Amino acid sequence: MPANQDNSAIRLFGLLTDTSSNKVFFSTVLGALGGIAYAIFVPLIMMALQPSLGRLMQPEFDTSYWLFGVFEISSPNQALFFFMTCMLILFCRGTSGTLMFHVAIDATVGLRKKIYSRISKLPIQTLEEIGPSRLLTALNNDVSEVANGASSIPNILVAATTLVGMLAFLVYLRLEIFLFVLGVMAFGFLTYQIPVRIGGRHLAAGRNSFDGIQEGIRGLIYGAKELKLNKEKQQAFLKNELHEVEKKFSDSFKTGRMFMIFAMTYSNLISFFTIGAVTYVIANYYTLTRDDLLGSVMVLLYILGPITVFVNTIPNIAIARVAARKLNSLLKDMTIEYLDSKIVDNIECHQKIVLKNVEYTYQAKKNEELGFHLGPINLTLNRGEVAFFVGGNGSGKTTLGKILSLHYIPEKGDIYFDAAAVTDGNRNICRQSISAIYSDFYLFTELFGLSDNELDSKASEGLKQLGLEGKVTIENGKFSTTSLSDGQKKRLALLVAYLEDRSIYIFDEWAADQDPEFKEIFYHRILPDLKRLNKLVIVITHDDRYFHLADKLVRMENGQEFREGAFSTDKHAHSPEKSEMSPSGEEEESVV
Ligand SMILES: Nc1ncnc2c1ncn2[C@@H]1O[C@H](COP(=O)(O)OP(=O)(O)OP(=O)(O)O)[C@@H](O)[C@H]1O
Repeated sequence: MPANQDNSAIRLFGLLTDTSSNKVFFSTVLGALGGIAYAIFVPLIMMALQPSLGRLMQPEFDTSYWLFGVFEISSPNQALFFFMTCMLILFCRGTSGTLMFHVAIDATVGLRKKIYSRISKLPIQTLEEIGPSRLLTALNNDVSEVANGASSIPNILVAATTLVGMLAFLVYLRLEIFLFVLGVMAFGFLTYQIPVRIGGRHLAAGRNSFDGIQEGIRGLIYGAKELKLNKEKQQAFLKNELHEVEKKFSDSFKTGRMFMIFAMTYSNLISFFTIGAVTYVIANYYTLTRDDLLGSVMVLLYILGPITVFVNTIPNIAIARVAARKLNSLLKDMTIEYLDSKIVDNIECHQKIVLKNVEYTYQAKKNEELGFHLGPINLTLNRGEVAFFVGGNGSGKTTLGKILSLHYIPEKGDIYFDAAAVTDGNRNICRQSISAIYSDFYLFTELFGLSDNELDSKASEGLKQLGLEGKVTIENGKFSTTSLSDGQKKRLALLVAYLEDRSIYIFDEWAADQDPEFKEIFYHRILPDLKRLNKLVIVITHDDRYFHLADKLVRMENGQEFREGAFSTDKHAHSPEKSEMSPSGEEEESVV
């Protein structure tokens, strides 16, 4: 999808025409044709009832047709025309509705795909700032509201066609009545806007509280264990975070809908008022004949149909406009990462990764006094080296890790892969050299992006060596389960990272929830194995028992690199055992 289309605002009707302009065109034309045919009904019936009105079509006197010799059909030509009109309406409206339904579904899917694509192009820090609640509400709620509202726009066009047809018939009957009706309709339309606008404002307020509800639901699900153990906490949470927001939502929506219903009733009332005024006042004023009066009242009654469609559709469009505004504001916040797809140089980190004067800041949030500033950091990390990032909680280790894994883009300074600076043009390619397991890692149930004939056997071997044999199996690159203990999940994540065979590995407190035996295996076997495979291994850790195993110790304190030390690991390195588990096939040694 081109970038400009990616960034374009969502406009209701544009959403449909962008999805399939042909279908929208045919749907509207067929709908309008159906509307015209619908408008022909009244004149047809009136001609049958009051032949004196038939100034355009010759009335059929004294002709009839016997159907099956049982049913007498009067005015057979007109009856046939009536029947054909019914069939035309059936065809036009059915086809038009089906086409528009298809376009609405395609538009919904297209909009969701657009948001998927935008999410995957978001810088991680923006994704973290926006948060899952806003994104989920947009995908689950706003997208369908927008498509739903947009797809009802053609209904308005169709109703308008019928309305124009009926009004034209009114002109044919009596110009004075037409002018009166037009005047009342204009007044009605203008005054109708007042409740619609007030209602729209309340609906928008209701939609705004919906983000809060999503956030509350997340707390309810993810915090279920904490809430179960504390009744007061659970009740206070339910009251403050869900019930109150739900009340705000329902109050706003009820008020919004009430104004919309009032607007609908008001529009019907205006129509009936018009019929009453024509019958009791205008008829006398213009001394209408009985035929003209009957004809006019019939048209006015019939006009109620398209007017009802019109006013019933307006709330949907009002809701859709609110949702579109929300989506547009979200898309505006979703500044996508600039990645120059033209640059295809395969940049690899052959020797080292260098940080020069790198700085990064988390901006202070609403209720915080200060944000967090990291750097300036100057650091060189080499392939075939195990570097430990150590330091107190909140000192900036993970932040530095995310800068090195190119998830966070530094605001100042440069990162080099060997001699090549990481830029917007090559950042994505550079990322392909890195595998990272952070504390909030996500375990996919399938080995996406890996296609090796021996993938299953390599993975099975890895599962065995990681103590997951009997717990998890793999078939066609799919794990049988990921319902495991936290430590086991991390082992599985390690296996995935290993199979990806990258040059740089970052483990953020990977060993924290491993048992002592596996901690030993991690520090004494896995890390040396990766080192032997000439990987650069960055380990964020608090395990001071193992600090001596690092080739390089990077101590962080309050966002600053405190000290850079070097240790020899030779005397500590564990003698590796032979294994077939090697992702590249170049090395014989296994990491586990
Ligand atoms: N997504 C974020 N938005 C804003 N501030 C953040 C964010 N993540 C971390 N911080 C702030 O940055 C600081 C450094 O966090 P970081 O996670 O890098 O520390 P750490 O050294 O890895 O800590 P720990 O050992 O507890 O994992 C913290 O004080 C925290 O308040």
